[in-house]
Amino acid sequence: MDTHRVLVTGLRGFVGSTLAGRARASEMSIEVSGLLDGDGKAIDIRDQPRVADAVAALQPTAVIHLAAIASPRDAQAEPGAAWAVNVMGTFNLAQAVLQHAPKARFVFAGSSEAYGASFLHQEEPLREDAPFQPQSVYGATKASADLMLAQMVREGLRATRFRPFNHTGRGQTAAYVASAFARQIVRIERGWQEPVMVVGNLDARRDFLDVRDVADAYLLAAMCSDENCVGDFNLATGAPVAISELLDALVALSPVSIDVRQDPTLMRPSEIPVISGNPDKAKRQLAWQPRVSLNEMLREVLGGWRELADQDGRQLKG
Ligand SMILES: Nc1nc2c(ncn2[C@@H]2O[C@H](COP(=O)(O)OP(=O)(O)O[C@H]3O[C@H](CO)[C@@H](O)[C@H](O)[C@@H]3O)[C@@H](O)[C@H]2O)c(=O)[nH]1
Repeated sequence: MDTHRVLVTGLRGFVGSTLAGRARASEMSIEVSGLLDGDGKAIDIRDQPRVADAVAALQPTAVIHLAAIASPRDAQAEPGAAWAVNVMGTFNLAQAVLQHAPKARFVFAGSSEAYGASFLHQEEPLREDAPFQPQSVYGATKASADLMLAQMVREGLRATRFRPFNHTGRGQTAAYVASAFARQIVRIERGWQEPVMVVGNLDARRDFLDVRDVADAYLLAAMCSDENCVGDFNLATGAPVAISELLDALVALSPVSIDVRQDPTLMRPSEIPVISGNPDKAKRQLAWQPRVSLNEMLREVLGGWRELADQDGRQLKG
């Protein structure tokens, strides 16, 4: 069996660590490595010569590019770093692949946030041909990197540009809604918080995926041997869920009784009401589909926080 040598940037992050686990469990022979120098030290994606050396030395069969300033809030706070990492970092890596491993697949984790204002006044889940109208620094960097890679395909880069929608799972930080809610539920279960959950906007609707389904899409594209995998693909369910439904489903998974209080400071000004993507292209061309149900996904998020609480409550008690 051929071994796939897959270089993964951002390997230690939330999606990267899930992906590494999925690769280990796979029946295929997949060797995953991070972006490291000869001494095993992490390489900064902005350091073009060292990125090129690492790609030349490893000769990967595929590159999965996850490393980024991945939090929209961080990107807003440090736009210079966000442009340097998310756009020029992506360029350094893609250029290194073109020069030193031109046959390798290049899998890019973009974002639904690239579509931005295209979600406004839109009844149907968006398709890939919807215009990029990013509204945030983060969305603009992801849209730009996506366009840049589309151009590099003309130079020979075998790039799959994914646009994942909201995803969650075990190990996600409490910056994101499902994980924030689950953390509070576990705190309440342990008696570390009064039985009142503090929440923001419950009316927004979002398109939620389990991180394992997202990681599997990246691996599938990395292993793909035909040209159907070159292009842009939404990773979404097409079935948006109200944050209130997500909250109810999570609370129903806990034996404790919980009240809910809306905190005005958690409400975001001018928030997009519905964000949803049409996944038909990925289903048709990549034979990908989301497999994990909403309930299974939420069970996993809760399970992750309960495990942390058992091991070491510090992350939950504060
Ligand atoms: N974080 C958070 N969100 C809350 C809360 N209460 C309600 N919400 C609402 O829950 C929704 C989802 O919020 P997030 O999980 O923070 O995700 P996001 O703003 O949609 O952004 C994420 O998804 C994008 C894809 O649509 C990604 O592009 C982006 O990077 C990020 O992962 C938003 O409408 C937010 O207002 C809360 O306590 N915490």
